[in-house]
Amino acid sequence: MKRIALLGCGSMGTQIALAIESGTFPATLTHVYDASKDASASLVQKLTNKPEIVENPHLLSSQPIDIVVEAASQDAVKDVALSVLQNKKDLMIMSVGALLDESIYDILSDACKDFKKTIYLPSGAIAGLDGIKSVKDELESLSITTSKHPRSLKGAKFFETSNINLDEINSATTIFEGTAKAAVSLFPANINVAALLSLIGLGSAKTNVKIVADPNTDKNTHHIEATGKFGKMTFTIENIPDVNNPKTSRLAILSAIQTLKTYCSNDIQIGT
Ligand SMILES: NC(=O)C1=CN([C@@H]2O[C@H](COP(=O)(O)OP(=O)(O)OC[C@H]3O[C@@H](n4cnc5c(N)ncnc54)[C@H](O)[C@@H]3O)[C@@H](O)[C@H]2O)C=CC1
Ligand SMILES: O=C([O-])CC(=O)C(=O)O
Repeated sequence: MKRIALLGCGSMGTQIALAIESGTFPATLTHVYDASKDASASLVQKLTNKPEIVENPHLLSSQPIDIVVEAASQDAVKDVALSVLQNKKDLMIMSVGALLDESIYDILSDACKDFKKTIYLPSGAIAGLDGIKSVKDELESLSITTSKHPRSLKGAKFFETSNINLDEINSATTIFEGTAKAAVSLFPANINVAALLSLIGLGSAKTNVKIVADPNTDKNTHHIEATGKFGKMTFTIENIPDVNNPKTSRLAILSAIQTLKTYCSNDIQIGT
C-alpha cells in the first residue's frame, strides 16, 4: 500500500483524492496541503478517510509517505520539488511548465540521481508522448495548436500586456504564436502540455505553439504535429473541460490518476 501526500486541493487534486479513496488501487492519502485553507478543508470534508492537513507544503514530504503529488501551480513546484527529493520521496508533477526553467530542471534531475528518487510527469491533457519519445533522435519539427473557449483562457498573464479583450472575440482567433518557452510563461495554467512536448522532444525554444480563443467550442483541443526522418505524426485530442475548472481538461485529471495507479501497482506495464 503506497502512502500519498497531495499538494493542491483544487479541481484536479480533489478528483485524485476521490480516486485514491475509491480503493481501486492500493494507496492511501495521508496528508494534504493547499495555500487556500478553504480548498484543503473542502477536500477533506468530501473524504471518508480523512487525511491530515499540514501547515506548510514542506511538511508533506517530511511524513512517512512514498510520493508527493503536485496539482497546484508552477510556483508550488519551484518552492517544494527539491525538498521532496531531499526527503527521499518520489514526486509527481502536473504543473510541468515549471521545468522549462533549465536551472530548475537540472537541479531536480541531479537530485533524482543523488537521492535515487523519481519525478513522474503524466501525459496530462495530450496523447502521443510515447511516439514522440521513441523518435526523439530523428525529430525535425514539433508544434502544438491549442484551441479553448475564451473562458478557459481568462486570467492568464498574457492579458496583462496584450490589447486583446477575450469578451470581444466572436469567432476563432489566434491570440498567440511563439515558442513553448514564451507560451508557458504567458499562459502558465493553460499550456503545460507544451512543456511536456518540449521536454520530451526538441526543447522549449524549438517547439512551436499557437493558442486559439474560440467562442464556438466547448472543447479544449490540442493538435500536435511532429515531423522528421521517421515520417510524420499528428494527434488531435478534443478534451471535455473539467466542470469546476474549464482551463483543465478531464483527460489531464484521468492521466494523473492513471499514473498513480501504475505507480502503486506491481503489474504488467503497457506502452512506452
Ligand atoms: N500537465 C497537464 O497536462 C496539465 C496540468 N495542469 C496543471 O495542474 C495544476 C492543477 O490544476 P487544477 O486542479 O485544475 O487547478 P485549480 O486552480 O483548480 O487548483 C489548484 C489549487 O492549487 C492551489 N495552489 C496554487 N498554488 C499553490 C501553492 N504555491 N501552494 C499550495 N497550493 C497552491 C490553489 O489554491 C488551488 O486550490 C495547475 O497548475 C494546472 O495548470 C492542468 C491541466 C493539464
Ligand atoms: O487541460 C488542458 O487542456 C491543458 C492545460 O490546461 C495545460 O496544459 O496546462
